Amino acid sequence: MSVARAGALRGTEPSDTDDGLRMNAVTVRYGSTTVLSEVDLEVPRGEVLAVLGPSGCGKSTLLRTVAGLESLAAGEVRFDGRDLSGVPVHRRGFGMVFQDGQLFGHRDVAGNVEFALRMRGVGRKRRRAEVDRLLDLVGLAGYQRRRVRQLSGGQAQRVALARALAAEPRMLLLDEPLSGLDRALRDRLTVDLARLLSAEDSPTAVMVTHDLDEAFALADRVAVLHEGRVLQTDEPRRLWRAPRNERVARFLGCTTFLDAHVTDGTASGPLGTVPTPEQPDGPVRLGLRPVGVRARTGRCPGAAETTGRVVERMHRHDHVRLLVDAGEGRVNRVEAIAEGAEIPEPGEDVTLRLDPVGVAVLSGDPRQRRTRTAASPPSDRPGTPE
Ligand SMILES: Nc1ncnc2c1ncn2[C@@H]1O[C@H](COP(=O)(O)OP(=O)(O)OP(=O)(O)O)[C@@H](O)[C@H]1O
Repeated sequence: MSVARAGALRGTEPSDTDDGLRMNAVTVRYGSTTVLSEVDLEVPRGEVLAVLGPSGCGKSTLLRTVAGLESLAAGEVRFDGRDLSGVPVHRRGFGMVFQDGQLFGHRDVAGNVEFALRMRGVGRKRRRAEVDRLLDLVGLAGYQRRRVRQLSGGQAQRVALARALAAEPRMLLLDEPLSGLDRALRDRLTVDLARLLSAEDSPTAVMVTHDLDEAFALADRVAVLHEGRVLQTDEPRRLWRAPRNERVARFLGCTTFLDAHVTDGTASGPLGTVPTPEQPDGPVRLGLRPVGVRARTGRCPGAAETTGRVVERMHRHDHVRLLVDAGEGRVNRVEAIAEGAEIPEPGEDVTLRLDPVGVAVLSGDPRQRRTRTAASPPSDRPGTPE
């Protein structure tokens, strides 16, 4: 769903200028609890950074810290080279869109957007034209006189966005701007928002979300946050294909991990081979998403493929997910997607093949690629499919 960005490719690498946002070793505590720990982030001007992480990892705190709503225990937040400590929220020039939109209930749609224009001292005539332009931009042309209580969740989010843009912010801070909306509406708004954020003159933006689709569709770069620490910041495609370690990979959907060996751009392991053209020869650790393992009914006589036996089967809306016992000494149980006309039953034999589309190559320091935690199932032994 990703929308191609206008103009030059923005932000595959952080810039070395002082333009935009920089967080240097930012630590934030609530009482004795450290919620953000030495966070380093850089968002060059015009770039969209998505901060992705599970519930409670500190995403909203990070955004509130940039906004000036939390105080720092250590570190610094800078914008365009200026240290923001001591700069109050309303003087930072940042626009915020939070989960519930926070519109003024007593004003109509135009009144909500106009408020920000009035704060900027925009004259009456121009205000009206600006309201029309902004509502058009967020797909709400003609909604000027609608009471905000009569809006759907998605419409209210759009008004909140139009109001934030009306302030001509130096930076947009978006906290799960599309959460609480149903999937179809969310998908539509994601596309709209991606267009808006990728426009030539769009503001620098930081968006926090726990939704992979949202992050990957909207962001130039994605930072993965875990327990208040940034585990990896990368351009979406690279993050997807080369997560630094198992923890990042798990968050990005990998459920099985295995060792393989690369020779001439092909990794060979216990579940077969997969092309890894960018990988030098040598040992490698692979992370497999269910979509990276395809299972077909029956054993192919004479074929050199891997076989296994279906343990569990689960119908999802657009595919059938299997838990397959690939045999002792290989990877034990692996999550796979059924392919072919026949859907294998539990107890049936299947042939497995790796699909590069769902295979990640762990890219970090080899000693740190394995990151077992008490909460995560041990490597090579995925849990039951969700
Ligand atoms: N005002 C507060 N006082 C004490 N602890 C807080 C406060 N606000 C948040 N926390 C705690 O800080 C941690 C991070 O919270 P935060 O809201 O930043 O997480 P999050 O990643 O945005 O979560 P979610 O995705 O569920 O919104 C959580 O453990 C939370 O309970």
